[in-house]
Amino acid sequence: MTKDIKVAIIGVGGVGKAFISQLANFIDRNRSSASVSVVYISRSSAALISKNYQPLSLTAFVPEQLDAAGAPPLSVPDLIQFLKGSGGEAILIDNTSSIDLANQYPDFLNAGIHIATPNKKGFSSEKKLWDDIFAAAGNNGGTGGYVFHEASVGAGLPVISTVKDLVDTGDEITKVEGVFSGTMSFLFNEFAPVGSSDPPRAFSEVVKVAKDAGYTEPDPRDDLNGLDVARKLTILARLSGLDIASPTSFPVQSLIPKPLESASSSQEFMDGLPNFDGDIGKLADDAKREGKVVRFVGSIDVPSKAVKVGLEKFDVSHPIAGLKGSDNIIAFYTKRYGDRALIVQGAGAGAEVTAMGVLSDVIKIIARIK
Ligand SMILES: NC(=O)C1=CN([C@@H]2O[C@H](COP(=O)(O)OP(=O)(O)OC[C@H]3O[C@@H](n4cnc5c(N)ncnc54)[C@H](OP(=O)(O)O)[C@@H]3O)[C@@H](O)[C@H]2O)C=CC1
Ligand SMILES: N[C@@H](CC=O)C(=O)O
Ligand code: NA
Repeated sequence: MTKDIKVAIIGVGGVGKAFISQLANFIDRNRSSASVSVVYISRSSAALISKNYQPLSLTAFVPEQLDAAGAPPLSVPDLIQFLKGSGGEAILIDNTSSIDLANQYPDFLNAGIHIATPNKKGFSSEKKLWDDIFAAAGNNGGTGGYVFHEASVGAGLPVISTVKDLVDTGDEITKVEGVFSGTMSFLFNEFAPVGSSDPPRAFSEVVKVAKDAGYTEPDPRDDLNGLDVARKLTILARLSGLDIASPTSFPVQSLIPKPLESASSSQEFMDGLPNFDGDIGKLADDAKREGKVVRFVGSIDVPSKAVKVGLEKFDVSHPIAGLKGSDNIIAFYTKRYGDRALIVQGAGAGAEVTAMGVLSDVIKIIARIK
């Protein structure tokens, strides 16, 4: 029998738009045994709702369609009721970075609604939320909906699935280290490239390029303050067996200049950043004098429970120094793999590669639905 699955999508920014286009293509190619229909799409101020559960058209979707439809977004209880009202299975796609929505994942899961999301907040905030999500979820044999969040670390790269496979098959992760931010990777690869004799570009200029390319968080301060990397390490450390209280419970180096910490908006911060190009330029110059480059990295040492995030210097021959574009490199040291790490590398930010991670989660959910 064909499985009938309704999909609700919240968030139509860079990732949301790319996801809708990839999902439309997936449905057109009829790549599953399920009949998948999108019945709800919303952004912060407006929504498109198919009250009779007929599929919304995804052809040439643009976010402005939501505003033109003129409907306000449903509250979470109303959205849960609407999705349950279809009588079949339902998947919520959270393509926002909202903590308010993430706080309500347990309600969706307890109602039997599955979740696929690139939003890190649900899995990297206070430990209680993590516990509540996985207590409600059906992933470990419970009765709730399934929850998958591959794109919350390394965008579409197989990072979460790799950790789960290692742990589920009985391996022991001892250390995880590398470059976990597409934005930070891009900034330092562009601003302090290995072996370039060109004069370096201004740091603030490269931040703007990263923002325009869709690599940064909605507010780039969330990347530059190290919190985005801290969130990713919190997720990986928890999956590796550590009881991390929150992403601010271990040392995290911020690159936000002190005087800009009080900037009242993202725009005010971006406008003020060029005044501090010299400070970060000096860090790169100092490293260059030692024949090294500076890169923003993170590590988890499982036996000592030590997690840290910040700048480090690397020899120009080190694999981390040689990264290009928005590439992440994540090395897993485990009992089975010994001294030679299992390494995952590739683009770690960008709308298309992130949307691919979310769609791959949707496909996993469809496969699990009976
Ligand atoms: N960009 C990337 O490379 C990667 C992103 N991610 C994650 O993907 C998510 C989306 O990122 P991205 O697309 O770049 O972000 P954008 O800022 O481009 O888009 C965010 C979307 O979410 C909507 N939104 C925000 N809050 C709410 C809310 N409370 N209710 C309804 N809608 C809301 C916004 O609405 P509106 O349109 O009205 O503003 C917007 O449509 C984030 O969690 C990010 O961390 C993960 C890996 C990589
Ligand atoms: N802002 C993040 C997006 C992916 O998680 C990054 O730059 O890595
Ligand atoms: Na990933």
